[in-house]
Amino acid sequence: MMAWMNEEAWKETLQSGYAVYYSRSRSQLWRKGETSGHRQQIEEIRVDCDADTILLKVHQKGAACHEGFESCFFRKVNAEGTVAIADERLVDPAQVYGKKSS
Ligand SMILES: N=c1c2ncn([C@@H]3O[C@H](COP(=O)(O)OP(=O)(O)OP(=O)(O)O)[C@@H](O)[C@H]3O)c2ncn1[C@@H]1O[C@H](COP(=O)(O)O)[C@@H](O)[C@H]1O
Repeated sequence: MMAWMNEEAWKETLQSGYAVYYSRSRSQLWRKGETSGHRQQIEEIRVDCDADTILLKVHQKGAACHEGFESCFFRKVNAEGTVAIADERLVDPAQVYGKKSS
């Protein structure tokens, strides 16, 4: 998945050992898994060459994606440019999030 952090999210991630993001659409700190239970325990943190992108390697409980897939990158683009689902859905989002799945 790809998500944003602000300074508060970054500090809490380091302090807690679990992934914490900042949701721009919800304008609030986002402790991943707070609703779903699908928390992300940090295993390793890397930063890119110009230190503006962070890669979290995590132990993922359940599914990272709120659509029920292990990863948010569950669609594949083929050579013709069409898009198809390439992975299996692990969980039913309605069961995990109720009506609030987006
Ligand atoms: N759980 C997710 C979730 N998991 C992965 N993602 C991906 O993370 C991206 C960023 O999420 P947001 O929309 O909150 O973040 P944003 O800062 O507004 O960024 P953009 O939407 O502009 O990308 C989304 O585009 C999704 O691809 C999720 N986006 C939203 N949720 C919602 O987050 C809530 C809490 O979920 P849990 O943390 O799993 O309990 C629930 O209401 C979920 O529906």
